[in-house]
Amino acid sequence: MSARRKLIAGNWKMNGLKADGLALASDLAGRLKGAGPVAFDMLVCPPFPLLFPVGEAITDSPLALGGQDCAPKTSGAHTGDVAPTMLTDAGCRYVILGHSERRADHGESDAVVKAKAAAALAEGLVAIICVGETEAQRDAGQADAVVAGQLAGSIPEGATADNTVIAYEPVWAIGTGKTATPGDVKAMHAHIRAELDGRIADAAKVRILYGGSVKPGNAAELMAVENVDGALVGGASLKAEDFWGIASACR
Ligand SMILES: O=C[C@H](O)COP(=O)(O)O
Repeated sequence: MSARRKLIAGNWKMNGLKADGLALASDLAGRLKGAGPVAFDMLVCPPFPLLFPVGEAITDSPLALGGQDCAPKTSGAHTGDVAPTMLTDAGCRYVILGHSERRADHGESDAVVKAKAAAALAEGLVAIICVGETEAQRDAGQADAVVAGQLAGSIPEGATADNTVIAYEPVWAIGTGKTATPGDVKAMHAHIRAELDGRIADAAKVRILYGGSVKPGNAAELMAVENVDGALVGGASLKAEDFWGIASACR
């Protein structure tokens, strides 16, 4: 049994309006309250405009709140950006950084992700730093090197097991219904754990999440894999029943 408590994180991406978000978060908070002691931490990461209402709705719940990105600055003339301080003001404890959709859609480099993570840690947020290879990179046998490079370039100084979580998300498995095999996940998570050694304090205690088409039907198998310390869930986090089903697979 791992000493690392599992984290089940829902990335709502650009989905849902206020009423949807409130209903989903309230449903999950109610389930958590009714379940008593559970074997996982649960997190929801709504779009920015929903952070304040959702945060207020779950104030008295163990359900945690996170942002999907943050700026590497604390304030100023940065139109469209959201500062880490604004996330904590809304009640966030976590922030997802370097998601492959941010890297692809907004050209975020490892250096940008590192700067954002440094700003997040300075604000007391837990940074969930995402890494993962494309299908072409995997087919070319480059997956391990790509992920090692992303880790080396994206983790800021001062990262510890308490303030940093790594999410391994093979790009080809995101929203596609394709999932990495348990064997592939085991190998990559072991590789990530080894790469963290010397790069982050208490590397053995860092939580490494798997993401990519996680569903209630495959969660138990994936969550049982060595060095898999939870899941970063996209599509299946938008339905309380499915997200709860994934979390319930944690032992
Ligand atoms: O952040 C979540 C991941 O991109 C996974 O998304 P997905 O569960 O829809 O495949």
